[in-house]
Amino acid sequence: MSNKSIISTNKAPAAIGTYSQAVKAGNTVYLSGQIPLNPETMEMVTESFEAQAVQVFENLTAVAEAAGGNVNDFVKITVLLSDLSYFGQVNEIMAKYFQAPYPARAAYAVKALPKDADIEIEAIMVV
Ligand SMILES: C=C(N)C(=O)O
Repeated sequence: MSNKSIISTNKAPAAIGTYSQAVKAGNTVYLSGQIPLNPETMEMVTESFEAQAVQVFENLTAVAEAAGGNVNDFVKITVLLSDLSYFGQVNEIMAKYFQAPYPARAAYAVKALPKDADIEIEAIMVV
């Protein structure tokens, strides 16, 4: 029997494609990549990189809470950026959402992200 369940919340953006907001397998939760979509309007946040990153962390927070935990339960995050020059801002904003010890992390600059986002973050969480 599969020990897999789907996590879903209207406090985070609905999936914009063929994926779930998160999937729980055992006590591990795999959170899909979040881009800066406002969950209420499903519009992209575009004012600034900081505003985009905050929306991404807010979305991840909502999914983490729907899974029964919070962002401090993340064991690994992957940060995808349109430009690595945003790296310093990511560290600053992350420090507002996470308490040490921080999750493992990888960060990459990529050619393009869905809906022309400047940031997407996916996470693995243990609850
Ligand atoms: C936004 C996404 N996570 C996607 O398109 O896969």
